[in-house]
Amino acid sequence: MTAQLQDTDQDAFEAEKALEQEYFDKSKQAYDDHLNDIVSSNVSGNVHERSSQRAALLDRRTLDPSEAVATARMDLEDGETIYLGSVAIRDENYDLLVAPWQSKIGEIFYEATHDDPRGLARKRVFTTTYNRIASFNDVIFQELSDDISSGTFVGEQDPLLEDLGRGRDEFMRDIVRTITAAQNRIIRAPKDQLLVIQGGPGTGKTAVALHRVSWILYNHREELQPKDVLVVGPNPTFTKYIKRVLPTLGDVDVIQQSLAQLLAGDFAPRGIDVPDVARKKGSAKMESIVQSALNGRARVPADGLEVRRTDTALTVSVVKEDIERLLAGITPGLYNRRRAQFRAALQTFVAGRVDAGRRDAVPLLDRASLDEQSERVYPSLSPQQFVRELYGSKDRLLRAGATESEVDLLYRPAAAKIGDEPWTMADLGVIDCAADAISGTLSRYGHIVVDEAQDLSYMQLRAVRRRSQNGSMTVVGDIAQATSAYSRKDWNQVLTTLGTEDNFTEAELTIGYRVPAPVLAVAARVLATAAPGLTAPQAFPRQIEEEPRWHVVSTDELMNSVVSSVKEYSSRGLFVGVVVAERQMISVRTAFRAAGIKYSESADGGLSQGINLVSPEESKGLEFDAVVVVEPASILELPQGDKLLYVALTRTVHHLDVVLRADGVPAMLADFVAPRGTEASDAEAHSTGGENDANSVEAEPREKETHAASKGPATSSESETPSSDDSHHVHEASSAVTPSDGELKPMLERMAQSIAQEFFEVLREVGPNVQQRVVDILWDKMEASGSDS
Ligand SMILES: Nc1ncnc2c1ncn2[C@@H]1O[C@H](COP(=O)(O)OP(=O)(O)OP(=O)(O)O)[C@@H](O)[C@H]1O
Repeated sequence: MTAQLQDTDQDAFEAEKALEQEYFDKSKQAYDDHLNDIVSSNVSGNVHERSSQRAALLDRRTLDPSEAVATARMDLEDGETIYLGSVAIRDENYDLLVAPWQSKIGEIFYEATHDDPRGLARKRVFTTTYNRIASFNDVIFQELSDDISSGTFVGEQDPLLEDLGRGRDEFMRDIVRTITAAQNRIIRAPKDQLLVIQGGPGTGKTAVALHRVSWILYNHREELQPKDVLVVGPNPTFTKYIKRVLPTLGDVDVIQQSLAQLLAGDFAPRGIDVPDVARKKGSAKMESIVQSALNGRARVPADGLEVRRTDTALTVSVVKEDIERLLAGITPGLYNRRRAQFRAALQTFVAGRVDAGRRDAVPLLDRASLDEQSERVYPSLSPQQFVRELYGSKDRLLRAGATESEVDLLYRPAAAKIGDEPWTMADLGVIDCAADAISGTLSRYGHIVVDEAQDLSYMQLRAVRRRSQNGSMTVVGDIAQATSAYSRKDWNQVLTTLGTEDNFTEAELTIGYRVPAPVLAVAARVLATAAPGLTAPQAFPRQIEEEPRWHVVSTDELMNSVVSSVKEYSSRGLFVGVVVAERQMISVRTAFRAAGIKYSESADGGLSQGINLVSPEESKGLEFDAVVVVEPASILELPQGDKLLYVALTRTVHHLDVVLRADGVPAMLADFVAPRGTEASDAEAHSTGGENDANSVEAEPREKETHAASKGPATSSESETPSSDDSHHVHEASSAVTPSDGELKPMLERMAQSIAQEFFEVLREVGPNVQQRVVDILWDKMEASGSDS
């Protein structure tokens, strides 16, 4: 293309962009006017309260202040143009300016393909900052079809590639612009069923489940409030990681909790069960033990009861046989209801024994005494108290149907105070079962999403099911990542525990969007050992695929090597995850402190934008720009260690470093560590502290051009990754790493991004109008100074 033609194209693009911006501004104005009309006088409270009040008034959907009015546009063959966003926007004549992507019409956008454009001539996807259009990308179906027939097709997924190339941070993002057709069908599956989404790491299960919530809330808004929907994740870090997706889709107030928060509320489980105990506590047998212990909880005092009277010093005696007769009359049901029935029956019985002439005898009975005597038979119980007593008595366990060997597993002497009980995650399922059988009072939800469901026990699944109004649930997970004590080979138990026999669907996602192909190849090898027969996802092809880097070092140099990798990635402004087995956490912490590295720990309940220390178990569901896996051999030693290694290796979006001890290279990784054709002589002996160390060998990293179909430019982080061999060397010395020129630009861009992020955080605190004004001023300034970023 000549320079002149390029200029003409650029001018036409700018002119088109300006027209689009006008439309965005007009739509934003219409939205703000509508918002102001509704809420001008009667909204009060803090930022969050105001935001949810506005959402309620706006059909419960609210445009997140940091989002643009539209993410996409579609041009129909008949010339009509439809803009799609998270929230419906109408002008003063009630004409639709922006249709919600969740609507029926929005579906066409995601389903249209070159061989079935579904009446579309063009799809346009916008890249925006607040309500400002930075650029847009078109798919023109006729051109696409012609290119494909003539063999000149170079790709139709540019926005998706662009999104995959972008840096990550501590919050998951929405994928509205680039939902694939397969994902779209799952998002829009009918609400009233049990939908199980199986998929390997990075196939978009969590993203799909969250967009499905948004779709359900929009399409069932008459029936469901956001607070009627519950999203349950495996731990608080994961919940924090995903919590921004729904608000950016326009859905505030959905309840998002970790399983422990949901079941335990205000007390945190501190104890850990060995797998056999966890399995027993999580089993269906445990449910029957709890039920039967509660059914048999009433006690018949051998000396009977004595109820005091108010009119005399005499008492009314109730002998053992009478108590047994009264108990026999109690109808089965909730413990608290049975308890109330017994209290009433006791009162009637005792009143019948008082000679009160024609008067009512009940006032002659001392109420406190009645309560106290009734309590001796049917004590008031909190679920925790009950479980504590149950575990603390071999006799109770046996009477409830536990076998001798089950008693050995379950018996645990009660702590001095109930607050000191070392409750475990498995106990939460037991306590919840007891709570349900004691009082039955639980909040119920119209739709429930359960993420990482492959790790839940029967008892935990039952706890989730109890909170469902009608079984409408989306259950998300990956059998290959099942690493808890309840690891399962298929979804059958989940289906039977959560669902009804015929009202479920199993859907599968098979394309991996997170993990680069060369990394997935390594993970697939681990999976072949961890779960023979299961397959890793197929990697979505990218323009440049980062090869993993292997650092084989002596034991003494292990931590230096970790520090060095972390420093390198962090100095490039990347979001870094260091996955390390508990056993080595202390060494890593110590090494980081000695090297002056600031880091966060997921165990503290959240991630930070910089460097994060995560255990293999807690890394599940998370992702990072760069992941450093510390000593695979120590991860393999853990229960389900091979699957945990599979999880650890699949957390990266771009870069993976694996640091191994030379004498601890697991057989399943040996081929990669010393790639075929790379003999010790051509692998690089690498200095670890200034001196040569024969044990420190770095397998040559490579960047591979794939034949990814794309006509779009490579993203900055990919296209500018240095290509000189030197740039791949790992600096084992713990001194700061100087980035090469090629790395500097993406690094500065990342820094700018993170400053912008902070800035947006501050902006969130002010009203949307001020926000928009600030963005407008900045934008004008940038345009005036000719900046193209
Ligand atoms: N259609 C899409 N467009 C853009 N990005 C996508 C798309 N689908 C998935 N992704 C990205 O892929 C990454 C992985 O998604 P997600 O976390 O939902 O996968 P997952 O299947 O839940 O993974 P895991 O099993 O590891 O929990 C995310 O960064 C997500 O944004």
